[in-house]
This record gives sequence, structure tokens and C-alpha cells, in this order.
Amino acid sequence: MSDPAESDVVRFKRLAAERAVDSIQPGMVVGLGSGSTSALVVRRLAALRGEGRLTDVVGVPTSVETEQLARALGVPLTTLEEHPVLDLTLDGADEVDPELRLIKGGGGALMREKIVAQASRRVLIVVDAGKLSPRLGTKWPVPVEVLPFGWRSQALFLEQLGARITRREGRDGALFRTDQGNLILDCAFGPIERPEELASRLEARAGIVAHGLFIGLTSELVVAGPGGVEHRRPT
Ligand SMILES: O=C(CO)[C@H](O)[C@H](O)COP(=O)(O)O
Repeated sequence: MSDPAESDVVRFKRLAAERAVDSIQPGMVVGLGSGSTSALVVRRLAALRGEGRLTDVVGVPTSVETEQLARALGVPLTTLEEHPVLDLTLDGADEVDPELRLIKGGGGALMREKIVAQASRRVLIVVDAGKLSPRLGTKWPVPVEVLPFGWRSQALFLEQLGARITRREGRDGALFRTDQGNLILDCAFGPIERPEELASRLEARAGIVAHGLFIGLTSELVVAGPGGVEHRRPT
């Protein structure tokens, strides 16, 4: 039943999460993304387990936060060491372009999210319609995870690529640290003309350990908005 206090965005995230979980089959090993939409996926999976369905599904969490939620709800977990190839990953995104290229990392879990996505046979991205964008970078900066060692050099390099940099802080105002202990530089490039080219330049730079451009990784998208829930595949 829907909660009358639930905002439209949360309702769309929940509807998308519920539809996405329909793609999980018994016995699957499933990557569990991070962020509020992924939390709704984990909650849905736990609710189905409570009904005696999908009880043999095991998850690989992409962040400490997701791991803690899954454990608290009794969703069984495994690791990429145990299962280096996953059947399916369900994850959210911050921005999705018409080719289903993504910006991710709003929650800072981009590195593990990308490792898990690349280890998955299928990657299903789950979003509310507000995440759709004509061009990546229009709505969201590209999070770039850097080693603390030499981070100022990486910030200068990113500025030379045209970014306006914000070093991410946590809600308490302290420096944000990823689950790996690294820093996040949020890089506002504005609308990005050639995301592949930018991704290659970021990947060639020592000290940058991950970036939030997810290109060629989305197998499917579930998007929910005022018009209903839609399941899309790249064209
Ligand atoms: O990439 C992510 C975390 O690193 C999230 O998937 C992304 O930030 C979307 O978050 P939400 O579902 O809360 O809108």
C-alpha cells in the first residue's frame, strides 16, 4: 500500500525498484547497488523473501551501507571472491542519457559499483524519470575518486580538462571518504559532448582510481515517472 506522505520522487523510485526486482530469478547471484533507490530494491527483495519467494538469491553489496541494510533485513550476502561473475546487478544512477550512458557516484560508491557492474552478465539501472537527461553533465557533476596522495595535482589536472571542482564533504562537514578511504572530487563539466573521450582521459591518469561515467555498462533501464513504469533496452 502506498504511504500518503511519500513524495512523488520516492514513489517513482519505489515503483521502479519493485519492477526491477521482477527481473530477479530464483538462484541468481545479484549485485546490489547503493543509494536510496537501491535501498528500495533491497527492501523489496527482503519483503519477497518474507513471503517465501527468491529465498535462494544471494547478493553482492556495492557499499558498506548496502551491506549493513541487507544484513539488517536478512538478505543473504556473498562476495565477488566467491562469485566473480554475477547474473544480474540492480543499481541506481544520478543521470541517464538517451544511449543509457550514466553518471553515478552521488553516494560515493562508484568504484565498487563499477567493479560489480563489470562483473555482471546484465546490469539493470533503476531510476525515477527525473534522472533522464539529454546529455550527461547537464544535471550532475562527474564524481572522481582520487587517492589522498597527490589529490591537489589531480584537482589541477581536472580543472585543465574544464571542470569546476568541489571536494566532497560529508553531512557533518568533515571530508568525505569512500569505503576505500579515498577522496571524491565532484567535477562540474557542464553538458559533456564526448563522454567516452573524457572517460579515457580520466582512466589514463595515475591517482584517479575511479570516475562516475558508466559507459556501455547498462543492459536495461527501468524508469518510473508520471506516465508509469517503463523497461527499456539500449537501441
Ligand atoms: O551511484 C550511486 C551511489 O554511488 C547511486 O546509485 C546514485 O547516486 C543514485 O542515488 P539515489 O538512488 O539515492 O537517487
